[in-house]
Amino acid sequence: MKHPFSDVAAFQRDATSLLSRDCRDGEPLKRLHLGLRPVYQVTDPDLVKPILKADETILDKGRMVHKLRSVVGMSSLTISGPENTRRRAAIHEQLRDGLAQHFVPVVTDLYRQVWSRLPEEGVVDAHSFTGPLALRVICSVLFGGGVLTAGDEAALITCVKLVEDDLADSITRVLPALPHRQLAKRRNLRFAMAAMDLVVRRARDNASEQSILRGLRTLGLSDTDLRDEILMLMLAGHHTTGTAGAWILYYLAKDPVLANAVRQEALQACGPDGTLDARRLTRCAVSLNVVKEVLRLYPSSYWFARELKQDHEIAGQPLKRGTSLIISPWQMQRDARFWSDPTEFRLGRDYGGKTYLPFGAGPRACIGIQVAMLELQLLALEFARNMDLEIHSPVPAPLPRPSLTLIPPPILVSGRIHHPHHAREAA
Ligand code: HEM
Repeated sequence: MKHPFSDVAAFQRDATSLLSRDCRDGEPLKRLHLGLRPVYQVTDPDLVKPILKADETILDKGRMVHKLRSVVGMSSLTISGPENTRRRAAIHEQLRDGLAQHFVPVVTDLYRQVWSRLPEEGVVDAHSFTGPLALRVICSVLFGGGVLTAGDEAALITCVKLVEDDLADSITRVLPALPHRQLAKRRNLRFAMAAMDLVVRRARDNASEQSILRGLRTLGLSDTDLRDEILMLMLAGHHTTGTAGAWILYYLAKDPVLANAVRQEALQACGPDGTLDARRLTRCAVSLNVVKEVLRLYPSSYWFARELKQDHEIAGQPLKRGTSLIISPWQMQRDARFWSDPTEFRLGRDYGGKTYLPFGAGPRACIGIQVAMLELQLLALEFARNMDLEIHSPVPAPLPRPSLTLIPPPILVSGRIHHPHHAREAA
């Protein structure tokens, strides 16, 4: 009989190892000892979609997500039922038409500002610029390009940084934090919320036609709910893409043949003015597969959970109300039972199976999937087209460090402008 907390230390130290350990055929649910209430990891892919698509009166987001309410309040990540459906619909409606046409010029412009400075900066850690870049991208998706001033953007970046360390701490915390830690947390939160309030109030009336904020405004939310929704979208939508972006640059830097294939594709996708044409992106299969393979090997949301809202039987096992079920894309997408050479980066895999779920599935799947895929594909295309990247850190790179998302190891790269024409443009 194991101690009910016996896996807590291993989970906090290295959750990916714990989640990958002892997943066997014939054992669809693996018991984890993470507290007084039962926790199981779902290791049978046939159970995943039924669990994620189950009625929310049976299975819903649970305690682990409710911990986030102290930071992101009652936003679409932390609420269920009709209000979640209503908010998701408003965001989807806003993203449905013309996302690519509208955001390709805005996002590629942001990327250009970064890659054109890379040669001067020498050797840099890829994540040190893909992280802030992803925040700027999510800001323009939320508010529309050119709505935030540089000061607004800096304030938002500061508040996101302030809250995310606390978030990482609270999601894995089993025992309450020490009083001085709680005090610091409350102080950071108060400051972050005040700064957010200020920016959101200023930006809400200027939000451009194609921004998520326009969609949210139709919902008639209170100022606080609107602020929480925006903070949540910024949190959900930047670390995830920022960390994946660093891995994309790693593969482009370490493999010139791959970089050249993506470059050729980018050149084919350019319009007469030499910039990427949104309508041609669907033909860019290589860059799309680079993104999919990076998200297989490094799924930013490497685990998520559901909780039983009533006693229920799963895989013939009776489970009590309050039981948590953890699903780990990290484990499923690297499991040798389902993938050949699972740790190899290889294009041309089949991503249609039950074990590929970087964005989750069902009614609570990621809202930002189109934004994320577009943003990451554009990163691959823009950097491959314009830069010759070189890697200066160990290859193969060490494994990422599991925290709120998967933090990449230092990926040191340098870059030279690829084409003389572009060198003139950047100068
Ligand atoms: C590579 C990038 C991303 C990955 C891997 C990712 C992954 C995920 C996953 C796995 C979930 C489902 C969690 C669950 O079922 O409990 C999720 C939910 C969510 N994601 Fe993402 N995400 C990414 C980018 C984004 C972006 C860019 C946005 C915002 C535009 C976003 C907003 C959200 C929101 C709001 C939810 C909660 C949806 C709900 O509970 O109804 N994500 N994401």
